[in-house]
Amino acid sequence: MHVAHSSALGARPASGTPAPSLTRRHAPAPTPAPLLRHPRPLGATPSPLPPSPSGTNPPPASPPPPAKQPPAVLLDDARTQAFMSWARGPASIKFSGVRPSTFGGVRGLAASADLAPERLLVEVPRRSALVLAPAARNGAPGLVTDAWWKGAPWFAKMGAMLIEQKRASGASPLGPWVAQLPQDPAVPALWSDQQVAALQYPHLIQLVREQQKEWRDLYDTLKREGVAAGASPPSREEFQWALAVVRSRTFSGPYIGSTLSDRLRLAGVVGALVAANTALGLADLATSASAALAVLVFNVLYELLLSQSLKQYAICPLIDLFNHSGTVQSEVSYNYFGDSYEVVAAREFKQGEQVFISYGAQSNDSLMQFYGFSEQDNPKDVYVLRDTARWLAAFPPAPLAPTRLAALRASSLGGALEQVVVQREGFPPEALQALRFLLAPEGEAAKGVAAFDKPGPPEAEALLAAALAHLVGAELGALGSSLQEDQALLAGAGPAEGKGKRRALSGPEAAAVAFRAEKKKVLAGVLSSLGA
Ligand SMILES: C[S@@+](CC[C@H](N)C(=O)[O-])C[C@H]1O[C@@H](n2cnc3c(N)ncnc32)[C@H](O)[C@@H]1O
Repeated sequence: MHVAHSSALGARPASGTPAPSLTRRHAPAPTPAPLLRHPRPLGATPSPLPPSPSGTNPPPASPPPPAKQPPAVLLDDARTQAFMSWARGPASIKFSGVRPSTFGGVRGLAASADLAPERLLVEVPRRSALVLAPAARNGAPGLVTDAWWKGAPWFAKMGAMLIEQKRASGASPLGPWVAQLPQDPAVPALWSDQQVAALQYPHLIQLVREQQKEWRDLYDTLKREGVAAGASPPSREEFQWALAVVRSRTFSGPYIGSTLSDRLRLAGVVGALVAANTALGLADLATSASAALAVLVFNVLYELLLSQSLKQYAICPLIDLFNHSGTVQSEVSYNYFGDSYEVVAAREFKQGEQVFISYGAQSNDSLMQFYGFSEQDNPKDVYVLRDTARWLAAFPPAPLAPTRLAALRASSLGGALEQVVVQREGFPPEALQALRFLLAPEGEAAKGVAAFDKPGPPEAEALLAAALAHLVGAELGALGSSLQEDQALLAGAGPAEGKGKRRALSGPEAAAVAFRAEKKKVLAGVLSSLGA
């Protein structure tokens, strides 16, 4: 994880996934600065839509109460014990108030006592984390060539570092942490075609296919030309395992080039130069001291500027056992003074309760793609409708003229209906504008797309609302099962197989069904907000 799981930054990278973001603590503060965020795709959490006067976008609903959590079962197997002794001992990880446990079969951290808000829960020295600094030299020289390293995306570099640590086993400084990592990080990129298809949702299926291809290509390039002389190439499965672990546990944030001790060292050197300068009579004390001050101030400002554009990535043992909840604020942060990553309780936790952190505001699309789970009633959830105009071809009151569609495509809103990010609160303004234009009578449409940025007369808005309900309904109808069927499957009451026997859903199947049920809830929410 990150000092907070990274959030999207800048344009979507070639890797198709945004990087997580870290923040650092400049000074002890009553509330910790968020550090690192888990990376997530851009556009996954759009800002709330403004209510539209036409009623197509109603005011946002208040968030649902948090779901009831299963009880904690203490984890005390040999691997966990070895990991915790390593954490306490050689890794110098400080932790109090949390202990590894499982919750309904999912590993996480439970409060071992009642925890007050602001309590420091875990502090991991940077040396005990797997960290990728910007422009870092080859971090896995025993496995990959420098040329491969230079061209690889951040998560592949960290994957190579992880594989190297894994191969070193007992000799790796991170060995006991690596040994207890999940064998099967069940993210969709590692699923079969059938399991991916069970997601039903065309947008995520497409993203997962692209990710699978990207990972295949990365592996092929590594095997073909990136393996260091004398090293044996990783198997495809080993490489994919490493990428999945990295993508589900890394936090990212601004990169701070120097630690406090680096700065103190620099100040010492500059101070010594001032003293030597003065002693040798090269300049008087005041001149030397002001030059020294200028150097130190420049150094600090330069790094602050750099930190805005450079990013670091970190997986922090033990912190990476916190599960995510969209309802808590705790994030991972970097403590500049301690050169460590830490998590502070953002609220009170009762003994035995699962202690969550936030991987950043994420829709179920990114939670499912990168972490393999979805949140029930996630207020950040969206439904990305692809190629929306295709549903309008069969919209009875106003079948779409191909010439109008061509005019839209040639306009400034040409792409507005290709991927429409629909929230429970409704449709984005550009999509509404594009649809108004498509549905307008000939004479009105001649004014051009720009004339449709505001709600039109009541009949036109009623037609728009009917078109929105039609295309949401058509999408829902094409998904392959109903919300009720999905809920029955999750409750174990799905269609019987053979002689009345019901097959239990596998982990990926259950995750896919839970995910698609949430997507249907988003669409159903949009329909009900449209009064349909
Ligand atoms: C950073 S790890 C957290 C620790 C992890 N559960 C473990 O056993 O190592 C992220 C992974 O934890 C799981 N996870 C995190 N939050 C979850 C949640 N709210 N519900 C279900 N699984 C979750 C997912 O498998 C995700 O890929």
